[in-house]
Amino acid sequence: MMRKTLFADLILPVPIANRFTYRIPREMESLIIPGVRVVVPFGKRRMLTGIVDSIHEKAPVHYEARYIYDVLDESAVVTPHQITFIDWMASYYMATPGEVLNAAIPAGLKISTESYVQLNPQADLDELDESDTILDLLHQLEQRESLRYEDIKEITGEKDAFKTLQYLSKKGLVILYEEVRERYSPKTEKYIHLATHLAGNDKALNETFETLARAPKQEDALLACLQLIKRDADLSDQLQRIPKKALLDSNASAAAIQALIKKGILEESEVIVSRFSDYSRELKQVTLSPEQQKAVDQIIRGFDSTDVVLLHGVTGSGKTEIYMDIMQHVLDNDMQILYLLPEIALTTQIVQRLRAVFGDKLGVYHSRYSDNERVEVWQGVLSGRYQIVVGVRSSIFLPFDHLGLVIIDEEHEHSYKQYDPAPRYHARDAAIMLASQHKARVILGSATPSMESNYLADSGKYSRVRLENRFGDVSMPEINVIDTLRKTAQKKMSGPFSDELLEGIQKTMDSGQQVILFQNRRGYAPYMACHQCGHIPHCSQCAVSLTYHQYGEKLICHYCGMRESVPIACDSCGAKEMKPVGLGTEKLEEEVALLFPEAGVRRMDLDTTRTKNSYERILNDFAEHQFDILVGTQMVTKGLDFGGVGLVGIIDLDLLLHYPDFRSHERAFQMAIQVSGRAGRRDTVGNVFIQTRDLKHPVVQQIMHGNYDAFYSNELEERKEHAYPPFTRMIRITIKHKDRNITREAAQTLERRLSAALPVRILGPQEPLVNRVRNEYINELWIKLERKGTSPALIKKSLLNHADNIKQEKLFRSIRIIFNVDPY
Ligand SMILES: Nc1ncnc2c1ncn2[C@@H]1O[C@H](COP(=O)(O)OP(=O)(O)OP(=O)(O)O)[C@@H](O)[C@H]1O
Ligand SMILES: [Zn+2]
Repeated sequence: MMRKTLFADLILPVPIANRFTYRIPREMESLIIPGVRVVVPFGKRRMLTGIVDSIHEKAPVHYEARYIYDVLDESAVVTPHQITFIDWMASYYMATPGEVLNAAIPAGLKISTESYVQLNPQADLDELDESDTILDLLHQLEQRESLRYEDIKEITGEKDAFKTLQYLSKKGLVILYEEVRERYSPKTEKYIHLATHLAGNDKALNETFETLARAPKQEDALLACLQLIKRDADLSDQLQRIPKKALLDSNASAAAIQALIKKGILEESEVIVSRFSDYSRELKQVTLSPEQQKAVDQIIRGFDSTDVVLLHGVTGSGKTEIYMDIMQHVLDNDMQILYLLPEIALTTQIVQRLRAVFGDKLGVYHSRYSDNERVEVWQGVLSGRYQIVVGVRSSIFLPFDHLGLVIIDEEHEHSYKQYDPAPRYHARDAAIMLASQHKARVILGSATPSMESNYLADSGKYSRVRLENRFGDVSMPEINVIDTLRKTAQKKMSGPFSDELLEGIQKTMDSGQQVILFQNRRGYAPYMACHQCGHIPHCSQCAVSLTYHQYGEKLICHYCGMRESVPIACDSCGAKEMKPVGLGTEKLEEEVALLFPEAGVRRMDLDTTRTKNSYERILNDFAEHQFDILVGTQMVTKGLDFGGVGLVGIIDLDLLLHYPDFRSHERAFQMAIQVSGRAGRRDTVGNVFIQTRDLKHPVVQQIMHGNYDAFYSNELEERKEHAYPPFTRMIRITIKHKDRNITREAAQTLERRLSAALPVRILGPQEPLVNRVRNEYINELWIKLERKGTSPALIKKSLLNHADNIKQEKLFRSIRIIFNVDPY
C-alpha cells in the first residue's frame, strides 16, 4: 500500500490573505498537530514561524509544496478558538490573518532567523584582487568563526550588504547560512540540596563535619544549609532543595558553597521559575451596598435575555466591586475571565484591588511587559495557572479556551481602538465577538457609555443596569463652569488661571486635600512663533507645526517624532524673537509651581511615563500624598481612585469641544465627566472647575449638570441627521503617496469606481487637516454603510478588489491604500 503524503495549512505572519500549504516530513507526522508552531522556508532566503491550522492530503495545485523545516512545540500554543477569532478579525477589519497573527502572538513566541556568514574553509585568501572593503571583511571573517548579517553591514558600511555577500558566495569565498533561535528564555534559579548519600544519614553527616574541621567557612555553610532544610517543618526529606539565594542570604559564602559542591557534599541544580512571584491573597471581604447588590442581581437577570449587559454607573458608584462579585460566580463555575482596561495606567490600581481578592489566579498582560514576561502569561493561560487575565487591548488574543465572562471597563474609551499597524481593531467590539465565540457573557462598564453601546441598550440588544449614586453616600462633585472670556475682559486671569480656580486650589490645599489639573496637550507649548513676522516652524516631513518641549529644549513633531533644536533666530525674518505660544502640560506644571511654591507638583503624560514603572511611581506617590498637585493629559481622566482629591480643574475645555471630528462632543463630554469624577470620592464634596469661552454651548451645559441623558439624546439627533454612527458604520480609506497630484488623482479614481459599483454613500475625497505626514500626502474617502443594507462583508471584499485593481495601474503603482473599519 502506498503511504499517504500529508500537508499542513499554515498561517504565516505576512500580509498575504491566504493559508500556505507545506509538506510534512515523515518523521514529523506525529508531531505536527493544529496549533503548534513550525519553522518554514519562505521566499528565497527567509525563515518564518507559522501556526499549523489544519492537516490534509491535498497537494496544492499551483505550486510545489516545500517541506516544513522544524516543529517547535510538543502541544498547541494556539487554540482552535484563537484561529477562528483571527480569521474573523482579519475579515472584519480588512487585514490578513498573518497581520492579525503578528499582533496576536508575543514577540517571544516568534522565532527570529538570523543570517550568518562564514569563511569558506577552502577559500584561498592570498593573491586576491578585491577592493579594500572586501579584503577587510574577509580578514575579519578569518579571525572569527562567523559574523551576523548585521555585523557585515557595519564592516562594509553598505546599507544592503547582500549583494556583496552574494558575490563572495558565488566566488566560493564565503558560506551563508541561517540559524534559527527561539527568543523566549525561561528564567531559572539555582537550588542546592544535600548529596544523596548524606540525606537522612546522620552517621555519614557527622563524618563529613569532621572532615571540615579545618575549613570553618565550609562548616558554617553546611550547617546553614541543614538549618534551612529543617526549618521547613513538614519535610523530613533531607533531599529538599533550597534556593541558593536563601543560603547566601543566611551568610554562607559563595566560595564555601562552591567548595562543598566540588567535594560532593552539596549538589546544585537549576530550576525554571516564574517571572511572576506568587501572591497570597489577603482575602479581603467586601460587603456590597444594597444598591450594588441590586445591580448584581439585575446583571445576572440581564444575562437571561442578552449576553451583553451595559453597567451604566456614575463615577465612584463602585462598579469594580460589582464586577468582582460576578467574577466570583464565574470562577466557581471554573470558567476563565478576561478583564479589559483601556490603559496601562489603570492596571496598577485595579490589579492591586483584584489581587487582594483573587490572589495568584490573576495574570496581568500589557505592553510594558518584556517579551519573556508576556510569553509566561500566555503559557499561564494555556496551562490554567491564570484563570483571570487583566490587560489592555492585546489581551483579547490570549489562548483562552473556556471564557465565561469578559469585563470591559471604561468601555467608552477610544484607546481601545488600535490605529497602526493593521489589524486596526476596536478591542471592545472584538472582545464582544470573542465572548460570543465562547458563549461567554459580557459586562460593559462606564459612567459615560459610548453612543454605540447606549444605542444598542436602547434598542434592546444589550441589557442595561444603572447606578445613580456613589458608593457610601458620597455626593457627586460640584461643577463650576468659569467663563474665561469674561474673566479676561475683567482682567481676572493670571496666565491660564482664572481667579476662581486659583482660589479653589489654595482652599483645597489649605484643607489638606489634593488637586488634579487637566490639559489635553503635552509638551510646553503647541507651537513657537516669531514675534516680529509671525512665522511658525513646521515639520519638514508633515503638515503640522512643531510642538515646543522645554525639557531638552526641542521642537518635536507629534506626528512623525522628528526633533530639532529650538531656533535662536526666525528662519523667515531673522529676528531673534521666537516665543512659545499656547499651553501644554509642561508649561502648566511650571506655572503651577510658580504660583504655589510651597506645593509639590508632578506631571503625568506620555513624556513622563515612558519607562516601565513610571505610572506606578507617580500614582503611588500621589496616593500617598507625597505631592499635592497632579498635572496631566487624558491619562489623569480615567477610572483612577484616590481618596484625597478635593479639586479637579479643566484648564481649557474648548480644546476638546472644537476638534474637527464628529465625535468631538462625545469625547469632550466623556472626558470632562470622567475627570470630574476623580474629585471627592470619599467624604468631603469634591469641587470641579471647568474653564471655557463657550459658556452657552449645549455640551457645556450638559457637563455642568452631569446630565448624560440630555447629552445622549441631543447627540443622537445630530448623528441621525448626518447619518453618522450609530446609525451607520464607517470605513475610512486613506490614500498616501509622496506626490500630491497622484494622491488626489488616485483618490478621485477610486471614488468614481466605488460610486459606480457599490450601493454605499461615499464622502470625499478630501485632504485631512494634516495632509502630509512623513513626506506622504494624504487623501481620505469615507464610506458609510447602512445598518440594514448590503452585507458589509461583500462590500469589504469589493473595496479590497478595487484597491488591488487600482494599484495595478502604472501611475498608481506605488500608492498606499489603508482601510480602517469603524475608524473611531
Ligand atoms: N462594597 C464596597 N465596600 C467598600 N468599599 C467600596 C465598596 N464599593 C465601592 N467601594 C469603594 O468606593 C470607591 C469607588 O469605587 P470604584 O472605584 O469601583 O468606582 P467606579 O464605579 O469604578 O468609578 P469610576 O467610574 O469613577 O471608575 C473605591 O474606593 C472602592 O473601593
Ligand atoms: Zn513630522
